Amino acid sequence: MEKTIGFIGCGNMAQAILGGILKADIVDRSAVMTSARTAATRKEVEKKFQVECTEDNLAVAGFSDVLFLSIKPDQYEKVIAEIKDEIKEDVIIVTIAAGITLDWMEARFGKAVKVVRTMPNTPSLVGEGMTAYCVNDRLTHKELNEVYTILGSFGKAESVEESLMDAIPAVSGSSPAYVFMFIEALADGAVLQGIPRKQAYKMAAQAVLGAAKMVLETGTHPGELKDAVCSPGGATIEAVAALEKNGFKGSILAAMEACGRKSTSLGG
Ligand SMILES: NC(=O)C1=CN([C@@H]2O[C@H](COP(=O)(O)OP(=O)(O)OC[C@H]3O[C@@H](n4cnc5c(N)ncnc54)[C@H](OP(=O)(O)O)[C@@H]3O)[C@@H](O)[C@H]2O)C=CC1
Ligand SMILES: O=C(O)[C@@H]1CCC=N1
Repeated sequence: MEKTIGFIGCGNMAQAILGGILKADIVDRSAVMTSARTAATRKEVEKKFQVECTEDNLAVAGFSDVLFLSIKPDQYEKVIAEIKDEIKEDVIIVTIAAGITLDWMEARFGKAVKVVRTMPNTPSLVGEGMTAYCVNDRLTHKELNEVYTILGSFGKAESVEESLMDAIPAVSGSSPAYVFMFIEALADGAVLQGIPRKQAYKMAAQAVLGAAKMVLETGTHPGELKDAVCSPGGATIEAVAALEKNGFKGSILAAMEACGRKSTSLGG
């Protein structure tokens, strides 16, 4: 791809996207520029990814055809005020922040800017991200395709109505955190039963990966896949019963409700 890509803010999420984009090889490293606040992060990014990481947000703004604002929501107002007169005329601004709307972005830039609102997740680093996105009406058909190419280069990309964007962190933006907790818990349980720690993580993570792949590749209802694991009178149904007694599904739904509430409020 011909476009230059910039990241203002290069923490956990930007590094995951950057890693995924570089792995997919859709742009040359010389076509990427990043910025971060501290010297420690700048050094880390340059070492890990061999791309430029500067303290100068204006330099990234002036360089980028596609500009990811990958700072935390509370930095958006300040950073947009800083860069708005330096961005390229046809730049595509990509927000990855929870709660920040397309209209809010355009109002802060104070002019007609092309904005893509996304909610990615950290598995982007290994090319297995899930990014939900919506756009304002200023992008051309060609630009929409370019956006899809970039977002699809580090995982799956799904276009959704903006009204659904605040619900996305709970299901895919934040959910890797709960899945990591689940893997950690599975591994702890394995260690409790005498399995060495290293093998326990491998077995737990592979079971989660395999189960996820079955859902995606067979299209079979997850309940039916669960039923197929539960031999009548067997061991699995004992585990399922114990999980339900402890409110497994209910606790996940409650966690997602809390996540959704907070996501909406982060936009201010
Ligand atoms: N983490 C995740 O899984 C996900 C995060 N997001 C969104 O991604 C965004 C970033 O979150 P996350 O990566 O977790 O946060 P981090 O704290 O890891 O990263 C924030 C980055 O912004 C940099 N930064 C802070 N202030 C400025 C500034 N004024 N100018 C330039 N750079 C600045 C920080 O620099 P330094 O490192 O030097 O302090 C850091 O590199 C948020 O909006 C969040 O909603 C979305 C989906 C998933
Ligand atoms: O915790 C957060 O606010 C961000 C949004 C989704 C994942 N991390």
